[in-house]
Amino acid sequence: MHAFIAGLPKAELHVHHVGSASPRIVSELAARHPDSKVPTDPEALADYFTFTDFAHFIQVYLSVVDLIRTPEDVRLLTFEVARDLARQQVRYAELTITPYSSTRRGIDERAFMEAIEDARKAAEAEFGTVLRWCFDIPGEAGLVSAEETVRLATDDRLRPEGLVSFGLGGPEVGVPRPQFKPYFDQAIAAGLHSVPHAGETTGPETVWDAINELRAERIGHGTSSAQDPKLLAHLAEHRIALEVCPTSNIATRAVRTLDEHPIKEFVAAGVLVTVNSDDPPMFGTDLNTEYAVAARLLDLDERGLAVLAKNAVEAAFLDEPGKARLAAEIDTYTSAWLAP
Ligand SMILES: Nc1ncnc2c1ncn2[C@@H]1O[C@H](CCC(=O)c2cccc(C(=O)O)c2)[C@@H](O)[C@H]1O
Ligand SMILES: [Zn+2]
Repeated sequence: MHAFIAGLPKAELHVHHVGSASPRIVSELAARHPDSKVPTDPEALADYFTFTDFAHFIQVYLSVVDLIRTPEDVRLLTFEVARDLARQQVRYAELTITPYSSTRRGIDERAFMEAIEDARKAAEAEFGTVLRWCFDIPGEAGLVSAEETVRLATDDRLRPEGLVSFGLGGPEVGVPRPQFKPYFDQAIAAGLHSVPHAGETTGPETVWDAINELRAERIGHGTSSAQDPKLLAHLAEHRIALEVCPTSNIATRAVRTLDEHPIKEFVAAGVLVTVNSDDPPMFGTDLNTEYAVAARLLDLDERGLAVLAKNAVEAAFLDEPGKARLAAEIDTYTSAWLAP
């Protein structure tokens, strides 16, 4: 099963840019900036990436954000993340980037956009992995961060070619979703898809707010939707996909144990479920491991895993020919694997 997953062509829809910095990438960045408090030795780093709760996770996350200080750091991070994705046979990935966190730390906004775009093109040429961007608001940083993020996402002189969607991340407690409606309206008017985090650390009402106020087309996590049968029915009926990240939910203590994860309830309710890795090195995982976890929790065989991979293709913000090609690649791979 592990070998099948490792070779399965996949799409990753929920993975954070900075949250994808592997020990290898962290070491390279820390060597450039030796004053950082982020440890570089992999064992100490694993310890550093053990979280007591969601707030602690965000605090550690921001210390890794502090390692990215120049456009060259941004380019290195982006290109090396693509390398790690390509190694897992990820053909298409939507990377969640928080440009505000970098621009407010002094990286020039134009140079930031050039760095990610340069890395995207180089990665596609070298690894064949197609990258697209989701720019997210770090909600806890306030409305100024929303204002800045939507400006960076919609100003024609800045907006990168690879940008497809607009998001909202960070803690949910004390950060009500409806206040971000004007910014989502503006992003949607500019042609971006709406994909906020919701229901990761608060209840189903946050997911309703994401749908009704922010016009979410997919939901980041949506874990607490399981508590509301009407919400599950709504998600299923409107094909609003959930970006499920099982190991992340345990690592941040959003869910107590994997066996209590509501992914089974989502599937049983007919919701379009996609499996993703969120901040893989920080949570000691990768996309292949998340597929293995999902296979166990949902009792999937190879065909079931191929369906899961195709769910991500369906939910991707990729054009129809691109979706058809990737879905066909998944089918061809699966048939060849199962052939006698
Ligand atoms: N599982 C997750 N669930 C939610 N979000 C996640 C998850 N993983 C990663 N993130 C990322 O964490 C960022 C949070 C950044 C943040 O809160 C903050 C607050 C105040 C100031 C600043 C700053 O930069 O100055 C930043 C989000 O934007 C999001 O992209
Ligand atoms: Zn996330």
